[in-house]
Amino acid sequence: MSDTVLRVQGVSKRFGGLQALSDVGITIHKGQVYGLIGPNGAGKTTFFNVITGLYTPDSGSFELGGTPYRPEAVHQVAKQGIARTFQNIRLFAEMTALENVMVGRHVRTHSGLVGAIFRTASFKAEEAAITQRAQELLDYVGIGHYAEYKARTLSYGDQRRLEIARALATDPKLIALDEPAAGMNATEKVVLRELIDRIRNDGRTILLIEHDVKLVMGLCDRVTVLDYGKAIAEGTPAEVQRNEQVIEAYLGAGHKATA
Ligand SMILES: Nc1ncnc2c1ncn2[C@@H]1O[C@H](COP(=O)(O)OP(=O)(O)OP(=O)(O)O)[C@@H](O)[C@H]1O
Repeated sequence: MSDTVLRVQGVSKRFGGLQALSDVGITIHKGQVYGLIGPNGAGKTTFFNVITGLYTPDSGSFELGGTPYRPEAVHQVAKQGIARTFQNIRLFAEMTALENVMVGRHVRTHSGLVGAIFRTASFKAEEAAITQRAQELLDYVGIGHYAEYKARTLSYGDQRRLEIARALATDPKLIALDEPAAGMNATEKVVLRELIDRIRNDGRTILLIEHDVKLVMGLCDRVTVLDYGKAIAEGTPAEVQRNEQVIEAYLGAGHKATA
């Protein structure tokens, strides 16, 4: 059986006169941390938005866990198995950390609206299980002691970890992290790196957009480099770091001197 989690081919997306993505494809295998890097405006977020159903692509074919999928609506994509976090954190600010994770878990529940209204026995049992699982996930990302705090009162780093817990709550085949280290200090980045490593070691598959080159190169199994909407390189971190076009477009001459 193939261990391909995500196979995306030929994705193009135009905004008016701007070709934001031209024929971009990636293949991610189970257990990989896959990095998507490139300069500002290269198309990374657009690519994320396409595969998670936020933007409709002009072309492209999509396969998740060996099954074709159409990334037409965010909730459908979540149900099919891709969970994501956002560059600009999107939590329910007035809800507690625990409730935020419970919302993620509801993607996988069955009792539905009727059960919720009549508070059936199966609904109550499901709610108890969801609460327990949400608490476990908060503990897992290291913020279990903030379960009853409102999301908006958590530090930036903890809010990002909460977003990851919420994404994990959907039991995703693939977890897509959009600049998880943005705005983090050096200590928070170390903790984040350990967390992403742990998530991978627990058998999950991760797609990562990240500007912090050290983090990307230290964590990722493979990397695709985008520039002006095109994939200019693909390979292991060591391979792309040596690629002349990547050095020119993204890493810079300083990098070349020290690499
Ligand atoms: N909704 C939109 N409407 C019009 N243009 C857009 C839209 N979203 C993105 N773009 C444009 O598409 C190009 C790619 O943007 P995108 O945000 O995907 O880049 P990025 O690689 O994620 O950049 P950054 O690292 O700054 O987040 C940019 O020129 C951007 O202005």
